[in-house]
Amino acid sequence: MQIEAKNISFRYSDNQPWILQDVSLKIEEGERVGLIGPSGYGKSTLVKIMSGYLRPTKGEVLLDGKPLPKKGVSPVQLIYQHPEKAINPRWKMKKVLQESGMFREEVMEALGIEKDWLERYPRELSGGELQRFCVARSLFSGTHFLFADEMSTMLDVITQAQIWNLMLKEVEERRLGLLMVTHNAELAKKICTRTINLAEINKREDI
Ligand SMILES: Nc1ncnc2c1ncn2[C@@H]1O[C@H](COP(=O)(O)OP(=O)(O)OP(=O)(O)O)[C@@H](O)[C@H]1O
Repeated sequence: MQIEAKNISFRYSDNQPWILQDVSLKIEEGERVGLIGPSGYGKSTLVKIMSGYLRPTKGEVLLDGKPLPKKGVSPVQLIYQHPEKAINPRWKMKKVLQESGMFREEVMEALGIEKDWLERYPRELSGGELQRFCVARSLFSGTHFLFADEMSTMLDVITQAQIWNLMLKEVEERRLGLLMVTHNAELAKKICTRTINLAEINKREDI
């Protein structure tokens, strides 16, 4: 499979400035791509567009040449900095995982998800604990692309390593495509097969 952002331009509303202009990129399954670039250049905006959370103002996102599916759990999964915004606050964690069909014992264990957390609501968990659920959920069987938007910046180093180890094992074994937004050049070098600098592909005039 391949995901393609084709001539994407975006602004948050008509009277706001363009964030992205004519941005194009392609990622193949099995690739691990780092998306870098200065703060405010639109990295988060681009991954939200490419995973279907935001609609581009111009251009399109294509999965094997077709628009992203509108129904069902998406083959393109986004994990971002704010796990509390990504999870339904009215559902217990068990239901959150069941909804995605993601209930693999070995994933729970590798992520250090404790059994009694499953009976809790999101507000009863810490940011790091919640993020583990977001990661678990993103690894459901229909996932082909994983987008990680600074997903580990809020976590302590041990939890970061635990999460990345599991993610990379899954990415490798299942040949998923990975796109990671990061400011951490070391981490990108360790993980990625190539990097894309948004400052080079965003044709915004003020850049
Ligand atoms: N909901 C929003 N409404 C209006 N402007 C927004 C919104 N979200 C982000 N922006 C603006 O869009 C621009 C790009 O933001 P974005 O978060 O995509 O950048 P980024 O490259 O990911 O930045 P960082 O590295 O700091 O996380 C910024 O100028 C930001 O202020």
